[in-house]
Amino acid sequence: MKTHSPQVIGIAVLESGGRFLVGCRGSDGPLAGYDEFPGGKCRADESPAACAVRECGEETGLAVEAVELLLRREFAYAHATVDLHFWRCRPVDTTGDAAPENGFRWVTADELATLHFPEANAPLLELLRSL
Ligand SMILES: Nc1nc2c([nH]c(=O)n2[C@H]2C[C@H](O)[C@@H](COP(=O)(O)OP(=O)(O)OP(=O)(O)O)O2)c(=O)[nH]1
Repeated sequence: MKTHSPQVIGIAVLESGGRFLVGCRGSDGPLAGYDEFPGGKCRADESPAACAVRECGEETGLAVEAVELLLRREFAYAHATVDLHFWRCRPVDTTGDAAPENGFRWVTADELATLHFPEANAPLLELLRSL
């Protein structure tokens, strides 16, 4: 039987002034309509931290730097098995002037708990609640 390696995913958990950057997945593709942190598939020879930084820039227009790995989790969805690397990131621009693009928005920790994230995010959300 042919086995597939999990897709390695870099995700940016961007916190600034007690708020987190969140978007909504498009209406086509896997997990359509779910809330999400910016992120995506790692390119060949790209570290998950570098991927999180790149995807955040591409998706939201915000330049960030990776600070620490909050959580790594492998999870089997129907569409793919993913090896998720959730990286805590911070904005490079600390003036707070940069506005996110593509529908990404800043939400409070309380609002975060009410959103509809992919199932694999549950332990990450638990962790963020305890910080
Ligand atoms: N971006 C993101 N993806 C997540 C989160 N939680 C979670 O399980 N995922 C999963 C959904 C997908 O299976 C995978 C991300 O892959 P993707 O297909 O969105 O990545 P991509 O942007 O590189 O995709 P594409 O260019 O090929 O469309 O990780 C999350 O909080 N943010």
